[in-house]
Amino acid sequence: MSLSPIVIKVGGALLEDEQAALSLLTSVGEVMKTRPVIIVHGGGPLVETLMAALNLPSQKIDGLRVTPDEHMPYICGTLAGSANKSLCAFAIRSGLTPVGLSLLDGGMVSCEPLDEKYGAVGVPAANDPTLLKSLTSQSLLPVVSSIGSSDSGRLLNINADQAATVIAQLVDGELLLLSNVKGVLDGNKQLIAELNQQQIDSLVDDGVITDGMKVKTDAALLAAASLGRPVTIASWDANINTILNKDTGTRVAP
Ligand SMILES: Nc1ncnc2c1ncn2[C@@H]1O[C@H](COP(=O)(O)OP(=O)(O)O)[C@@H](O)[C@H]1O
Ligand SMILES: CC(=O)N[C@@H](CCC(=O)OP(=O)(O)O)C(=O)O
Repeated sequence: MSLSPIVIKVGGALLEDEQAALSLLTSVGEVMKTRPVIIVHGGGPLVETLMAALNLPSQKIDGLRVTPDEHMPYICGTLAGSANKSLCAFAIRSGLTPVGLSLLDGGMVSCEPLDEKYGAVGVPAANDPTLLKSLTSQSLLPVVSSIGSSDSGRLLNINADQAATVIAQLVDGELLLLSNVKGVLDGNKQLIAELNQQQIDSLVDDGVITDGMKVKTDAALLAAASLGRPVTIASWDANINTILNKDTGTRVAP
């Protein structure tokens, strides 16, 4: 396999849509016949559900979850535990052989705290691709959650779009950020096929790109610049080959 790997980020809401998850993983299996694939996943909605059940208030600032260290056992249990294993189980049902991992495994990504106002939220940086390359060379499917660690061993919660960006940097991969929307929508809710930094800035200024999509377009711009190739924001309902053929989704230019 000489083509560059595809890094597919899926938002946590996918885990609540069995048909969409199985159909996406079936199309991942097709792509894996010719190119390595690495999945990075979120789990925001699962975290919300657990925190509400535990009566622990959880708030986001600029799309990032404020995470006191004492919340980390729940966040870690949800993202690296139930979300990761549910996605691996969907992959097994789809005939694939997943290996569930977190950012901190095999020294692949190093993380540092962002700012104490966010608590245990980290900024990830690409470190060592050896483990991922070894897995993909054996036709295994790495499924990576966005839990990281600082060098001093503090567990950190990383936004999954940022996690996927560093994994794409690590393996020089093509990045697809898949979510529950067709891509970036304009003020009239129409799909925008291509965007550059200037256009994104003006959509943010106009209040058209907000919340989680702002985090996503920031991650896409950073990734596109560092990879030197466009990053795609699209729906997980679309076939991967349709997305790779640029027939749907939004391409964010470097
Ligand atoms: N301009 C926009 N186009 C599309 N979605 C947008 C836009 N602005 C804000 N959003 C919101 O961003 C959401 C996607 O971000 P997020 O919920 O964080 O996704 P994920 O959990 O898959 O990473 C959409 O469901 C939508 O509610
Ligand atoms: C720091 C931070 O915001 N972490 C995210 C990690 C999960 C995530 O990003 O999940 P989605 O992709 O489903 O939104 C969180 O706690 O929700």
